[in-house]
Amino acid sequence: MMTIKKYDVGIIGSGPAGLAAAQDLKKAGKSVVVIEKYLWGGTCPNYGCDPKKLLLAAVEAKESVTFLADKGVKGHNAIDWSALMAHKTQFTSKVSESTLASLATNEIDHVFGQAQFVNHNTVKIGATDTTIKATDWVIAVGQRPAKLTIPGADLAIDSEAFLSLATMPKAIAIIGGGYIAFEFAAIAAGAGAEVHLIVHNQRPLKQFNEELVKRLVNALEKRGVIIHYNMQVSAISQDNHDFVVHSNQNSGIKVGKVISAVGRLSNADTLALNHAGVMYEHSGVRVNQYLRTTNPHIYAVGDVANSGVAKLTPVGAYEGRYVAKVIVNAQQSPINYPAIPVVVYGTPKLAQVGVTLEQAENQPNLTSHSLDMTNWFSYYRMGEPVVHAKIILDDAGVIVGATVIGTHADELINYLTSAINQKANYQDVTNHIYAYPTIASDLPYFF
Ligand SMILES: Cc1cc2nc3c(=O)[nH]c(=O)nc-3n(C[C@H](O)[C@H](O)[C@H](O)COP(=O)(O)OP(=O)(O)OC[C@H]3O[C@@H](n4cnc5c(N)ncnc54)[C@H](O)[C@@H]3O)c2cc1C
Ligand SMILES: NC(=O)c1ccc[n+]([C@@H]2O[C@H](COP(=O)([O-])OP(=O)(O)OC[C@H]3O[C@@H](n4cnc5c(N)ncnc54)[C@H](O)[C@@H]3O)[C@@H](O)[C@H]2O)c1
Repeated sequence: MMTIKKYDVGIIGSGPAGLAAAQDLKKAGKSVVVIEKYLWGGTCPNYGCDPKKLLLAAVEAKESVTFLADKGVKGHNAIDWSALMAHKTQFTSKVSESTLASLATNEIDHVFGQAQFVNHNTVKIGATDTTIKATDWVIAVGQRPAKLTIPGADLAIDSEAFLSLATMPKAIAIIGGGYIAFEFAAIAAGAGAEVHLIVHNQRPLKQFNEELVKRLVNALEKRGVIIHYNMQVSAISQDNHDFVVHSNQNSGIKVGKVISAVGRLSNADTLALNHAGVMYEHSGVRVNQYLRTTNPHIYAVGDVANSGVAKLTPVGAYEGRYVAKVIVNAQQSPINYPAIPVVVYGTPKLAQVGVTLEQAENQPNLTSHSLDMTNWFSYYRMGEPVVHAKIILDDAGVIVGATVIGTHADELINYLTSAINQKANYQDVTNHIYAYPTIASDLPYFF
């Protein structure tokens, strides 16, 4: 028998973007249903940001001991990968359950299964007879890993599988030169693997400042990561329990695992959007400045939306909250994004916000200065070998952009992001009392 349910708003996808919209729409008095086909909570807490940073914690703990090895800390330290993985799984295994509990507490309905549009306001759930009608829909279905199109591509594992590896092989190859490739290289090298990072051009992390990327590359090379530039992978083959990466450069790299980290693809093509009059392209669902799709009652948020900004958890949540306001008519202005900080969680971390150095070069009212902070007290005391910042100021002394490398670059970039959003200059920053000595109490020295 066919079940038809009706709601004010239906949300497809239970990641950070969909959940943020759901919570705010419910608070505004709407009846809401969230549909999820896989793990409740989406990519970030189950097989993205959170497990990745959890694994990194052990690598960083090991590193900080190494930094102080001849400065008062004695003893051997090593990573027990299976214990670390158990710690990770203990966290991730509870995410779906706690997400569902939070939906129940907030009286938001949920339906498990793959959603597909059957017409402009109706969605069918997988192979079931459940059909959901809603006045408005929010598409928040995210992205999936892109696949290589070479012979043996299926022998490579994706980011989700890497984050659940039962054992860390002696040697691994990571194909890609972006966020995931660098972050996983740091984790695997820290856990003791010989890492081959295979970059198909000569400019990895191309959205980041080239000089600071070189410092990150040098730091990884010092930890034993082997970076192969301009290497075009032509095939992957299996050799007993090992895999061989074939390319234009050598007779093959033999490793225990090959990880593909060559970008992510929009899930827009999985929703039968043609039945609902919603257009999409390769980079996601087409949206206007209100995140409305080509169907005025259907919105798209988060990674799946072709909104032209970085595809990150806090950006998706921001878009989800914005769309909730648009749907309840509490927002009449186009979406306006604050400064968006981006971080590569490597060893060290590389972070960037606001105007880039490359953009500043063509603007005569902007100046930049470069600060080697290795000997600043905050970092000297921890023995950190690579800490550097580049700060961009306008002619009124207001900070407009920053790039930072260091173990605490992720925290520091948030302070600098606040300064940018507040249009703060030297006086504004020195007018605060910061606990000393801390990363924040260094801020006045950035001007
Ligand atoms: C390895 C990795 C590390 C990352 N690290 C960071 C980081 O450190 N910081 C950061 O900000 N971002 C990071 N990201 C990106 C971040 O995870 C995403 O930007 C974020 O999860 C996007 O949220 P979303 O809600 O748009 O999509 P998602 O979190 O991907 O959620 C979409 C949900 O929709 C579901 N779905 C898809 N199709 C359907 C359907 N037809 N019916 C029902 N449900 C469906 C999916 O199963 C999924 O649960 C990382 C990503 C990866 C892969
Ligand atoms: N710290 C973070 O915030 C974080 C971490 C991980 C992922 N993410 C999100 O997930 C997205 C995906 O991450 P990603 O690292 O997979 O993508 P990415 O877009 O950052 O990098 C993909 C890399 O793969 C390379 N590449 C593309 N095709 C290739 C091919 N055929 N052979 C070899 N190399 C190829 C590209 O040149 C690029 O260097 C990011 O863009 C970001 O939105 C964010």
